[in-house]
Amino acid sequence: MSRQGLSLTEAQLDGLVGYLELLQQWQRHLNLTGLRDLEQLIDVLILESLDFLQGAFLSGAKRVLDLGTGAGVPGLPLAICQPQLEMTLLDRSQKKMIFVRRVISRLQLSHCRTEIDSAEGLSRRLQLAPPMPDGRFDAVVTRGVGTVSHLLSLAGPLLRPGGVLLLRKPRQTPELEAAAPVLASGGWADVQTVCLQPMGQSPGHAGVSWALLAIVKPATEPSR
Ligand SMILES: C[S@@+](CC[C@H](N)C(=O)[O-])C[C@H]1O[C@@H](n2cnc3c(N)ncnc32)[C@H](O)[C@@H]1O
Repeated sequence: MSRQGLSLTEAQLDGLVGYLELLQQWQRHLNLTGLRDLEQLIDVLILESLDFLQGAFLSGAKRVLDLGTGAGVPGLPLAICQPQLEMTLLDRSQKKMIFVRRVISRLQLSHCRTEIDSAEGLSRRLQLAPPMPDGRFDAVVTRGVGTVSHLLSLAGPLLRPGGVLLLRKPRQTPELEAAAPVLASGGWADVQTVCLQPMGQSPGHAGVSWALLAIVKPATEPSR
């Protein structure tokens, strides 16, 4: 774990190992990931998830949403290593969420909850029957789900004012330029970029430099 400068407790390391073991067991029944090699599983599912801690954007966050979590990435490794976070794992795939629920139950991650729904569906539910207090999130983390523009439109209604959207993207992604009109019209703050250490193991990603993008939602918004 020296790559991220993180120091993890034995219990947290056990949790990460337990997650990978469950993933390998369930992989036989559900096609959860295309990755087979243990080294790749560690690099892509664990270390790339922990990249979301770079820049300390989550340090002030409590309620975090993993949008399109799939097999639990990045939300489960983050929740295992940062148990102070209240992590909600969202995916519209029931099959994947059955696995995520099993991990939560087996690893006793009582600070995690799940939503089998689309991001759009969860937004609608929060708007129609807003819980008291505000049920929106301090941070949305997401990986492998869509373009920056698309993610701004999905995450915007789910974030509280001043909340942050965190994305892991190639450093020179053209998606940022394409998202400029959405960023400007939504009054989003400038994109902060943290360059990530090269991984070298991700299949198809050789030679690509990656960055964590942090985009803060405006602190004020039109009345809902
Ligand atoms: C390529 S997978 C990535 C999964 C995981 N985040 C990862 O990095 O391995 C994309 C996932 O996002 C989910 N997804 C895509 N659009 C979504 C939406 N609008 N609402 C909820 N889930 C969505 C899909 O069901 C799928 O499981």
